[in-house]
Amino acid sequence: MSSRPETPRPATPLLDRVTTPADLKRLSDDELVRLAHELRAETISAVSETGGHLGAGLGVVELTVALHAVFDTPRDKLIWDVSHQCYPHKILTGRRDRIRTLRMKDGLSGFAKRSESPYDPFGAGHSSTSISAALGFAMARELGGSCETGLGDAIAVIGDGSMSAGMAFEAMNNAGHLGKRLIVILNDNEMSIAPPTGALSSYLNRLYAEAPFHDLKAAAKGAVNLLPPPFREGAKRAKDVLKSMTVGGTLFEELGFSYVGPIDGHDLHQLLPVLRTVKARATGPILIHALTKKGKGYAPAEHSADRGHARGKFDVVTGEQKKSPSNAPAYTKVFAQTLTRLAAVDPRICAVTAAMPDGTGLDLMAERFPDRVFDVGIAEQHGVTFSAGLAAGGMKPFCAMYSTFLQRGYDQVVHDVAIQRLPVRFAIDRAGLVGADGATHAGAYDVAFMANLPGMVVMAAADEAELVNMVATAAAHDEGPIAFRYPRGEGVGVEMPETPQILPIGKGRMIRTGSRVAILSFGTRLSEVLKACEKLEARGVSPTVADARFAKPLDRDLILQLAQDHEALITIEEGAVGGFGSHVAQLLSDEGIFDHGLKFRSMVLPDTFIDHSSPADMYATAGLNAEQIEEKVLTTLGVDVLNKRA
Ligand SMILES: Cc1ncc(C[n+]2csc(CCOP(=O)(O)OP(=O)(O)O)c2C)c(N)n1
Ligand SMILES: CC(=O)[C@@H](O)[C@H](O)COP(=O)(O)O
Ligand SMILES: [Mg+2]
Repeated sequence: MSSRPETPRPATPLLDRVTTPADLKRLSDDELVRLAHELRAETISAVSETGGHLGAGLGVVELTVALHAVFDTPRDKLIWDVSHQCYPHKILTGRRDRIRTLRMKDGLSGFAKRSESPYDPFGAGHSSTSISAALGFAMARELGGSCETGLGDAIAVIGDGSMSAGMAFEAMNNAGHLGKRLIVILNDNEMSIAPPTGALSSYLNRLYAEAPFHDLKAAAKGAVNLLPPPFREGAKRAKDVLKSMTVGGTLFEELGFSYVGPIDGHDLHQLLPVLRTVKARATGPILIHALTKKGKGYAPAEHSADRGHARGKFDVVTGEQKKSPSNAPAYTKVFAQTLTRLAAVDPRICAVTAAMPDGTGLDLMAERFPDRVFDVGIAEQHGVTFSAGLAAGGMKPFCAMYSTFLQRGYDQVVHDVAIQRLPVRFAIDRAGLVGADGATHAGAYDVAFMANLPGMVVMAAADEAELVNMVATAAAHDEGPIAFRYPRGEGVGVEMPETPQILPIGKGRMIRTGSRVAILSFGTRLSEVLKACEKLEARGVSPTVADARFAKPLDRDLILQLAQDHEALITIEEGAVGGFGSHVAQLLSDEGIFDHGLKFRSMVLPDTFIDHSSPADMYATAGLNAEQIEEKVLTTLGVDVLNKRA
């Protein structure tokens, strides 16, 4: 399944002796230090062969070793926030033999996944959920709950970027109030995917500046009485532990946590005694502030602007990625370039991203208009309402989010944007299946949840030229909220419009005229539909094809005409049931069209979470590729599929 390595795999004599975390308990602290080196080398080697999230995992190698050496997983619940940093954890928890299948079909997930291992007590992919989940485990333990692996300590490891989200604070607020034993490790590498923005990041910097860990020995002198009560006794006895700790962090303390740190998250001789003391003595919620470096120990990652956040397959020696040549511009880039072009002539255009300036392409616009691009941090809920406020204040905000992350801000879309009919422009990137990130990142639901809302305009680009037109259409639409969706990856290579065209709201377009069956496509499945038509023509079936462009408002005239002129109507979209096809079905039902015998089929994503694989394979699993469209047409028309006879 994995490709052949070009660089010899690293020698890992100690790691070879580790099958489960229990094996770490037999190693001395010095051996654990050596093990960490081997684990780092193994992680780099594996990701060089598979691609995936690299920098975050390299930054938590020592933390991973220390946590598994000190705590008793899987009885103690180790919950990784986002869990993009969990590859070293997977290697130590019985999955080393499959680590080179990461993110591939039938291989290991790139994230923590309950169904994959008892050492993954809580799955993730989205950020800032770990403290809530850990608190749930902690309270279940207090209430006498049970699970197969038992219930011990609950430990959340959360990054500085993820800590800025409201959910993390909601959890700390609750944890401080409940006062039960709960361990939170704040893994502070001063990075999100991009450099973190916001006041919390500055606050964490100040904490570090006030008590940098290299001054801890001095700071610790006489600090016993400042330590939170559970630590005082232990610290008096264990001077070495005391030397690696200081106290501060008023924000966390005000929320009811004991605060320990900052400590050097790469120094096992600090991490191990601190964790052992916490394990032995903590009574209530405690936050350990560990300072780490994203990409640690791998120069090409450490020196890159994103500290090696995610990589395709790469050459271990040079860090160079193996990229396939591109045939067409990426949708994200087309969006960003068009928006930047429009922003140059319209000073009211501004844009909001929730910690994804690079992923949404808004870093391009920020280069030219830094004052009109806002990175609000991982805070989708705030990002949506902030956009609503900007719109109410007369600006033209483009709220650019991945479909999957916009889910977080849904109440804000309803309550703050739609009900108030505020003209927020939602640029919904990564719409549809995204491949290796799998189910947590699939953009499956946005059409359903956006098109349900009164007054919301919902568009999907069929290709990159259409996306240009939709960005312009959104910019021109001041009457209320409007959304346009586009997928991850490259366009189809169509000619780009010289001047963006403003599309008439609620009007689709005819692509080709045929007979008997009409296929009404919403979004980028159009290219697969056209491929299917070529094959169908060879079989004597000539479908009509239209691009709906809008799921809301629907092009009633077009749909009713197609229904009237054809024996069968098939809709297709890259979204879950409840989206475009459902709205078309509702219209046809309202108009009594079914009474006249129209054969109607709606091709949507299946009612299941599709595991990580290549996008092409995922679409095949979903039944949405050209061959499957061809088959759907034939079966709908009653053609014998095997013999392909009408
Ligand atoms: C709700 C949500 N929004 C955005 C993302 C995209 N994302 C994944 S990792 C990441 C950065 C996280 O930063 P941090 O928690 O500091 O972890 P680090 O990568 O620095 O270890 C972001 C923005 C996400 N996974 N979930
Ligand atoms: C872990 C996470 O949420 C992001 O890193 C995500 O994997 C980015 O996806 P893209 O590669 O599509 O930007
Ligand atoms: Mg970080």
